[in-house]
Amino acid sequence: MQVIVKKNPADLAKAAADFIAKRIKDVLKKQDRFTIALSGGSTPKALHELLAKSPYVDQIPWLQLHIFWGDERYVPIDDEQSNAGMAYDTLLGHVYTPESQIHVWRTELEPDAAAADYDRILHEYFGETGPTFDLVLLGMGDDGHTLSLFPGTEVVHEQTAWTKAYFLTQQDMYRLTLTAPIVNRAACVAFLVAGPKKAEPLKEVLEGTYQPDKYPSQVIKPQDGELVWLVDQQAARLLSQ
Ligand SMILES: O=C1O[C@H](COP(=O)(O)O)[C@@H](O)[C@H](O)[C@H]1O
Repeated sequence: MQVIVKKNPADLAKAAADFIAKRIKDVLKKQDRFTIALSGGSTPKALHELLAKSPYVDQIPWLQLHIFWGDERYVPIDDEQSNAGMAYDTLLGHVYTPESQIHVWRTELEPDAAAADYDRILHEYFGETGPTFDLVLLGMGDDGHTLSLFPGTEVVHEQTAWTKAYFLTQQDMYRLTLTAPIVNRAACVAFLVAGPKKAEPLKEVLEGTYQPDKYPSQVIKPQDGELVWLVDQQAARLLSQ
């Protein structure tokens, strides 16, 4: 595992953009497509906006990208809470990845049907052995959640299903998510974490005892892939090194 600390959110977004651009370039030397799962929330917005601009917009071969989401809020895509909607506004609406290569969670379906639809998409795309994303981008909430794996929810421990829909009582909203075993098959998982509210959960996730019910981000442990934490100084301030 690697922890990369940057001075502020702007430097963090730049480091993440450089990391992603290099990763895409290196992987595309060996294969002709790059699969990436995006996250939602507020942290990736600055990263997306950078990727949509020079020099990244010209460096990245957008036609070879195949884009997925690790999780989604059960809202229409034009709702301000939609992870996919945010990605279209900040990135995908400004680059040239074909729509057929962008795989959104279909929140117009019933929650269980939307999860089943995403499971079907993953099976069709990756086959029966399961997804092996080239890169999964994740965030971590102030409460230690990642994806839509929230503290105290059963889905944190899901080992069989690839996707899940469930009602998140504390947000009065359905959530749609990939499960940990699927994300842990990725070649690389990169967390992007910024801000003072993340300091305590980050310390616990990285240096505390294993308590996944309290800090679900702890269940992300790629089997054979790389795990990288890109964090800003405010989030890193309680880390011992
Ligand atoms: O609800 C969500 O939150 C997490 C963390 O978001 P952040 O704004 O605190 O960075 C995000 O990773 C996830 O995709 C999203 O659905």
